[in-house]
Amino acid sequence: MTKEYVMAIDQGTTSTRVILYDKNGNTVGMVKKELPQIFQEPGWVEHDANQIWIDTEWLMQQVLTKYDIPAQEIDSIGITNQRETTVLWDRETGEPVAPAIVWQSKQSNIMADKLKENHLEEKIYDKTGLWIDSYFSATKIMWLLDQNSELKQLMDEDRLRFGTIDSWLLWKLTRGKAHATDYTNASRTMLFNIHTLQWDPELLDLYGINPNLLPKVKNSSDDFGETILKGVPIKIGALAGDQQAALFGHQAFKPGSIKSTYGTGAFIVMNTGDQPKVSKHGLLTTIAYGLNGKITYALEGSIFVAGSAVQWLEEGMDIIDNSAMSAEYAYQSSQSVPYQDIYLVPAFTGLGAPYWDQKIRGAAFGLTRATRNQDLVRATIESLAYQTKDVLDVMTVDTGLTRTHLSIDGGAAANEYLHEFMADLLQIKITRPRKLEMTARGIAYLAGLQSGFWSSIDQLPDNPEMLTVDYNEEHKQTMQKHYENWQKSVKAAQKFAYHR
Ligand SMILES: Nc1ncnc2c1ncn2[C@@H]1O[C@H](COP(=O)(O)OP(=O)(O)O)[C@@H](O)[C@H]1O
Ligand SMILES: O=P(O)(O)OC[C@H](O)CO
Repeated sequence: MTKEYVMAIDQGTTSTRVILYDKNGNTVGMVKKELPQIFQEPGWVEHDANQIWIDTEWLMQQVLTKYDIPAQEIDSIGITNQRETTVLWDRETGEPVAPAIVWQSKQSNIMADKLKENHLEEKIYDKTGLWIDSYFSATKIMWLLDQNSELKQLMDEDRLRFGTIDSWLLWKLTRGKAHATDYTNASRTMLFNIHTLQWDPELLDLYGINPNLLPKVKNSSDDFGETILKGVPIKIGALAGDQQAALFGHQAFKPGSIKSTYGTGAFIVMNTGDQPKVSKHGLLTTIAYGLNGKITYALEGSIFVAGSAVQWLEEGMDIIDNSAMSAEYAYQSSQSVPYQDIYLVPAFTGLGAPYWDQKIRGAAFGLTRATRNQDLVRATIESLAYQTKDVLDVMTVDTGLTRTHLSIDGGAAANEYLHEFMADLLQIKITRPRKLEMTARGIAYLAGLQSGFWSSIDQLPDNPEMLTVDYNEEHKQTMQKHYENWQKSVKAAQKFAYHR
C-alpha cells in the first residue's frame, strides 16, 4: 500500500490535535481534544501528563477512523509540543510522579530568584541563550525535587526521567524504548548549552540535577524510533517545539524571516541563520531547528498571555460566550461614543519579553462608569498587539532589520479586529495563511523530510494562500499615543507589584 500521508501531532497548551497532510500539503483530516487546565494556586498552571498521553493515543486512532484511512498509508509521524512544560516520570512504572508543570506556571519563581541572587544571569544567558525565569524547565525540575524528597531518591536510584511533552509522548509511543528530544526543545530547558550542543555539566551541577534524568538530544528531523498504530509499525521522524515548528511551517528558511504565532501565548521568532545572535534587549537566543546535522538559530520574543486572555474573558469573567465573539465586541467598542481609552495589561503569569518580570500581575487602566464589557474585550485584544510591538521594536534594535509585513498564525490570529489594530499600530501589513495551523504543517514537513516523503526543503509544497491586511497611515499618530499609554500602564502595574 502506498504511503500517502504524514501525521502531525500538535500537543498545545489548551488542546491536542492530530492532522494528516498529503504530499501537496493539503490537510486531509483533523481531530482535536481540549485539554483541562489545572489552577491549584494563583499563578500556577498544571496539566495531567497521563491525560495528555491518553488524548494523544486516542486522537491518533480517531483521525484514521473518522477519515477511513488505513494505518498502512501513514508514512511517518511528527510531534510538536507546548515547550518548557516539565514532566517527571518513573522509568520503571512509566507513570508521571507529579503534575506536569506548565510553561506559564510560576511556582518555581523562588528558584529563579535564588539563581538571580547569585548573579548567574550572564553565565546562564551566555550558555543557554535564556534569561533566568520560571518559564524554563530548569527551575521547574529544581522546584519539584525540592518539594518531594522521594523524587530525589528516585533520581539517585536512576529511576527518575525528565522530558518536555515531546519526550514524554515519545517515551509512551515507543513503550519506553526511546528517551529523546530535539535541539529546539532542549534549547528551552535552561540546561542545554546552545553553543556546544550538550547538556551543560556546570549548570546541571549548579541546579542539583543529575544528568541521568535527561533525554538524548537529536536533530528535529531524525530517527526517533517507531510506534505501533492499529497494529502497524510507523516511524517517528520529527520532534520540535511548537513555535519553531510554526517557523518551519511558514518556510521561514532565510535569515531575517520572521513569524508571530498567537495561541495561548504569542511567540515572535526570527530565523538568524547558522550563528546564534545575541540580544541586548531581553530577547531569547534559541535553536530554530536541527536539520541534516546543521543547526539554525533564532531570536525569540516570548509573550506569555495572548489567546489565554481571551479564554479568561470567556471562562474566567464570563463576558463572552466564545473566543470568536471577541472580535465582534472589540469592533462594537471601537465605534462607541465617547471612546473608552482603556488599557489591559494581561500579566496574569508575569511578563515575558522584553520585560522578564515574574512578579507583575494583571491590571486595567482608564476605567470609567461608562466602561462596558465590550471595552474590556477590546482592550484585551489590543494588548496582544501592544505586546507584539514591544517585541518587534527591540528586535529591530537588536538586528537592525526593519520589515514591511508580519506573518501571523495560531488560534487567536483568526481575530479580524486584531489584524486591523495591529497593522495600524505597527504601520506594516499583516499577512496570515487561510489555514492557521502552521505548527502542525511545520512538524509534518520535518517528519516528511526525514522519511523522504519530501526529498528536500525545495520540494516542500508551496505555502498556503496568504491573506493580507493593510495599514492606515492616517492612524499613525493616534496609535503612537495609545502605545505610549500602554507603556505607562505596564510601568504602573509593575510599580503596584513591587510596592504593595
Ligand atoms: N477569534 C478569536 N479571537 C481571539 N482569540 C481566539 C479566537 N479563536 C481562538 N482564540 C484563542 O486562541 C487560543 C487557542 O489557539 P491555539 O493556537 O489552539 O492555542 P494553543 O496551541 O496554545 O493551545 C485560545 O486561547 C483561544 O481563546
Ligand atoms: O501552546 P502555545 O501554542 O501557546 O505554545 C506554548 C509555547 O510553546 C510555550 O513556550
